This record gives sequence, C-alpha cells and structure tokens, in this order.
Amino acid sequence: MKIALIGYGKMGKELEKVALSRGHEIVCIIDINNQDDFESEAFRSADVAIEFTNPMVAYSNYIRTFKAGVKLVSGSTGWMAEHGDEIKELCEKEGKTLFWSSNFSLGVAIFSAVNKYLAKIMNQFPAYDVTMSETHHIHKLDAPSGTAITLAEGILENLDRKSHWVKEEAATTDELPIHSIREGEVFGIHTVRYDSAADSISITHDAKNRGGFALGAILAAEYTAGKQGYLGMSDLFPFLADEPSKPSSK
Ligand SMILES: NC(=O)C1=CN([C@@H]2O[C@H](COP(=O)(O)OP(=O)(O)OC[C@H]3O[C@@H](n4cnc5c(N)ncnc54)[C@H](OP(=O)(O)O)[C@@H]3O)[C@@H](O)[C@H]2O)C=CC1
Ligand SMILES: O=C(O)C1=N[C@H](C(=O)O)C[C@H](O)C1
Repeated sequence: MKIALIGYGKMGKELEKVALSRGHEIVCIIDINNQDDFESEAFRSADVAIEFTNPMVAYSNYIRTFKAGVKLVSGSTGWMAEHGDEIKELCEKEGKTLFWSSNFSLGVAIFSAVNKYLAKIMNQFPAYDVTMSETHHIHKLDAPSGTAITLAEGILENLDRKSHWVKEEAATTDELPIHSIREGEVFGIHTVRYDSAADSISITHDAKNRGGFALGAILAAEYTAGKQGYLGMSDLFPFLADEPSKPSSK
C-alpha cells in the first residue's frame, strides 16, 4: 500500500518503521517545511495518508487532505472540541474519509471496553466514586489527553451518577475529575479508579513505547484503504463492543 505521512515527529518516525516492516511504501512525507506537497502527485498517489501533528494544525491538514482526494488516518488530539462536528459531517455527508482515534494502541482498545463495562457494573454499587488520571511526557501540548477524554466519555455513557468530566477537582458529585500529570518522557499512562470507604479498584494502561500506537495506526490505514466515512476503533474491532453479559438494573 502507498502511504503518505503528515507530521514527521516522534510518531511520524515510528509509523515509518512499522509501515516499512509491513511491506508498505512511503510515497510522501509532509512536515512543517514542505506544505506545498499537499498538491503534489506523490501525495495524491497515496492510498492513505496518516497524520500525527498537533492540536493547532490537524484540522487544516484534514481539509487539505480531503481536497487532494486522499483517505486519512489521524491520531492528533486536542482538535475535536472545536472542529469535530464539521469533520464528521464532511465524512458522513460529503464522501470524505477519516479514521480517527485518540489512542491507536490495541491495549487501549481492550482497556476502553473493560472501562465501559466496569462503569455499567458500578451503577449497582453507589458506594464507589470514580476518578481518572493520565501521565504523559513534558512535551505534550494538550490536557487532559485525548485518550482520557475518550475514556471519560465511555464512563459518562454508562455510569448514571456522572454527568460530565472536569479538569482536576470535582466540585459536585456528578462531576468526573481527570487529573493530568506531565513528567519526563512518559509515553502515556491512563488510570481509572473507583474508591469506596472499604477498598479501591483501579484499571491502568501503561504504554511501554510508541510502537503500539504506530502498529494500531498502520492496521487502521490498511482497513481504511477500502472504506469510506468517519471511522474509529469500534469499526476495526467491532467484537470489543460485545459484553460478556449485561448486568441487570433490577
Ligand atoms: N492517537 C494516538 O494513538 C496517539 C496520538 N498522539 C498525538 O499525535 C500528535 C503528534 O504526536 P508526536 O508525534 O508525539 O508529536 P511531535 O511533536 O513529536 O510531532 C509532530 C510533528 O508535526 C510537525 N508539524 C507541525 N506543524 C505541522 C504541519 N502544519 N504539517 C505537518 N507537520 C507539522 C512538527 O514539526 P515541528 O516540530 O517543526 O513543529 C513535528 O515534527 C499529538 O497530538 C499527540 O497527542 C501521539 C501518540 C499516539
Ligand atoms: O501525546 C502523546 O504522546 C499521546 N497522545 C495521545 C493522547 O492524547 O491520548 C495518545 C497517547 O496517550 C500518547
């Protein structure tokens, strides 16, 4: 498959390694210094472009990729609150294609499914209150992390006593607090913790390197080449939506 990379930083370089190891060809690399290449033949020839840049430029990269008629996979975080609805509409109503995930690692896909199921169970156990924390390297521009926001959304959809997430401290019992820590070169640690007076239950995903994010993004690119629309990890792994059994609310 022909792949174009947009952004050649920590993730761009990791993606290049994994793509080549799976027999793909990198036909174009766009970084901050060669923006004209969005109009190049090489870029247009790509089966899929993969974008990992930053919250400020991701949206304009998506629009330029759509204009070039190239399908897109992106892991950039921090753009969704401002532009999410417009980008989804371009995919759902105007034939554009974006596969986006706040975290491409297979471990986080599994963790997300467990997180939603645990939240549903906790409807039966009001003595437990839930908090979240995420730790990342000091270069990270956004907080909370995109993954933390996705995990929080998974809790809010399933745990009736929480209505919205907040940064750091909860002021009311319906708020779900997310604590963000920036430390050294940490690849990404996410913890969801339920606390009662008697005990606590924590689930944690701890990335050991960036290889897992890159592998997931390349698997997503292989999937996206033959698809259209707004796609995500639930399209790539639909079986993760199947629960072992649904706890009854009675
Ligand atoms: N979904 C997931 O699984 C993951 C998501 N991420 C997210 O991916 C993004 C990138 O992470 P990471 O690779 O670590 O960040 P880096 O800062 O290491 O890399 C980003 C690169 O994009 C370049 N860049 C800046 N502006 C543009 C532009 N307009 N067009 C093309 N390239 C540009 C930067 O250049 P310069 O340095 O010169 O500005 C830099 O080389 C972040 O939003 C992060 O949160 C990260 C890991 C996993
Ligand atoms: O910036 C990073 O490094 C990461 N960003 C993503 C996020 O915001 O959740 C995914 C991963 O945790 C690494």
